[in-house]
Amino acid sequence: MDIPVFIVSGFLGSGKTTLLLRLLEESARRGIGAALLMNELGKVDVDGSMVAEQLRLPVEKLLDGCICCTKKSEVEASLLRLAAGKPDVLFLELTGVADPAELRGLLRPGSTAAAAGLQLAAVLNVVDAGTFSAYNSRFSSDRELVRTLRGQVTAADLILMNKADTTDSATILKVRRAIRKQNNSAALLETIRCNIDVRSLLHGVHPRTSTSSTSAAEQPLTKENPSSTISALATQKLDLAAIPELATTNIDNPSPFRMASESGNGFSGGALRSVTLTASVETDLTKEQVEHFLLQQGSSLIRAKGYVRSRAQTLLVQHAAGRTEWQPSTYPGQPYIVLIGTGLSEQQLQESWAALAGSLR
Ligand SMILES: Nc1nc2c(ncn2[C@@H]2O[C@H](COP(=O)(O)OP(=O)(O)OP(=O)(O)O)[C@@H](O)[C@H]2O)c(=O)[nH]1
Repeated sequence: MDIPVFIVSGFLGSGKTTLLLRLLEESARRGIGAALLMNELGKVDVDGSMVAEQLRLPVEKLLDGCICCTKKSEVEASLLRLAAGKPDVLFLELTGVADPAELRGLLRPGSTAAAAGLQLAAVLNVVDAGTFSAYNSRFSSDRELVRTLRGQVTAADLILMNKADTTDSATILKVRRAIRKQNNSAALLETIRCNIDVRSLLHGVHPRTSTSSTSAAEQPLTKENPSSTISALATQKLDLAAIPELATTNIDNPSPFRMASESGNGFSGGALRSVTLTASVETDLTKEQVEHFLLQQGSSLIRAKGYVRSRAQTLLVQHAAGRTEWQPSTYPGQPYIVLIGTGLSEQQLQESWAALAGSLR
C-alpha cells in the first residue's frame, strides 16, 4: 500500500510550520500515523524541537543545508528510513529556499522511494501575501533565489496566500494575479494562519489499521491523477468553525541542545545568510530588548527564531516580516536565536548581542 507524501514549501517565515502543525494535529485526531522529514537552513533545529517529540512522531531532520541541493544525497536515505516504519502519511517540510521540483524527481514513479511505497500526494506552497511582491522585487537580482521562489509556486498543487490579516485586499489581488501568471492550475486560497480545511486535504488518508473502505473519491492525491479534493478546496466555502483551533496545543518540546559541539555558524547561500547567537542560561532579557535588537537589523533581517530567557521563563521567539511573536516554552537547553537575512554581519551581530547579554549579567 502506498504512503502518500505531502511536500510543504514556501519562503522564509511564510507559514510552513503553521500548516504542518495543522496537518499533524488532524492526523493525530484521526489516528493517522504520520512521519515527518524536516529541513532547516541553520545548524539548530527550532521547528523540529517544536513538533517532534511532543507529537511523538518518527522524525528525520536535515540541518544546515537545503534539501534540494547540498542535502539531496541524504534525502533519499531519510525518506527510505521513514518509509520503513510504514507510516500512514509522510510530511516533508522544506527550507524557505528549497525548490520542490527536485523532490518530485526523487519521488517519481520507478524511483527507489516509489519502490519503497512512497507516492507524492501533493505539493503545498505557502506564500506570505504581505511580503510576496516586495520580496520578489527585492531579490530580483539574485537569479538563483528568483528561480527557487518561482519553482515553489510552479510546482504547487495547492497555494496558500497566507497572512491575509497583515495586508489589504488590493495587495492580495495583486499577489493572486502574479501567482496565476506562474501557475494557472493550482488551487489558490487566501488564508490566515493557514486555516484551511485540512480534513479535506487528508480525506484520502486512513490509519493502516482502519477497516473502512476507501472510495474512489478518497484515493490519495497524485499530480498525475489529481483528485477533486484540491480543486474543490479552491471553490468551497471552508467550514473554519469546524476546525478546532490549535491555540491550545503545546507545540513546544524539549530537544537536546546541539550548539555547543558545533563549529562554524550557520548557512550561507545566494543572498541569504544565517547567524546563530547564543546566550548563557543566566542571561535574562526582556521581550522589548530582544524585539529592539531584531528591529535594529532593519530590512536585512528576514527571519529569526529561537529560545530566550525572560523573567526567569523560557520563551519561544518567532520573528518574520518585521513582526515578533512569543510563546512560553519548555525547551530546557541553552538559549539561542537564529537570524536569517541578507547582508547580515556575523561579527557585528555577535558583538551587539554579547553587549546586550553581557550588560544584563
Ligand atoms: N499575522 C500572522 N502571522 C502568521 C500567520 N501564519 C503564520 N504566522 C506567524 O508567522 C511566523 C512564521 O510562521 P511559520 O509557520 O514558522 O513559518 P515558516 O514558513 O515555517 O518559517 P521558516 O520555516 O522558519 O521559514 C510565526 O510567528 C507564525 O505564528 C498569519 O496568517 N498571520
